[in-house]
Amino acid sequence: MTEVSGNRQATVRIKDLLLRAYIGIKEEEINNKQDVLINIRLTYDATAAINENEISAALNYRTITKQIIQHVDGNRFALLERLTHEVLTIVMEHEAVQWAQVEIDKPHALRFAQSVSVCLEAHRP
Ligand SMILES: Nc1nc2c(c(=O)[nH]1)N=C([C@H](O)[C@H](O)COP(=O)(O)OP(=O)(O)OP(=O)(O)O)CN2
Repeated sequence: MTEVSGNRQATVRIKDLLLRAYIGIKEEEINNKQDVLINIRLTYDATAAINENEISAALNYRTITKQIIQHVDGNRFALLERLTHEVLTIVMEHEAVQWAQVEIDKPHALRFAQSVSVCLEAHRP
């Protein structure tokens, strides 16, 4: 196969991860879980993953997803900003991640809107 030169920085996207969370400041939200929709974009150097074609050489997006599911499931959040920050922190704790963006939607949280979301991003210095 012909070797293609160029950037080996991979963008990984975890799309529409739908979880149930205690999130919000209203009594109804404190007492009941509701849907949150999580979208993540991250970049990492995928040179080793491409060359070795082995999961041990890759940033395992399954691992990240499981950590997020466990964290959201086991905690309570007042503000969407705080939940978004904590999910972003979990992603950035993986040293290989160079840049990440997390957007979390609360569908139907606002009476007259389809959804509301908060988006945060971080990058390595
Ligand atoms: N910056 C933020 N603002 C608000 C957050 C938040 O997380 N960050 N959260 C809420 C509430 O938890 C909820 O999402 C919205 O509730 P509410 O303001 O009551 O929205 P409604 O449209 O249902 O309001 P009504 O007055 O009942 O129409 C609020 N703000």
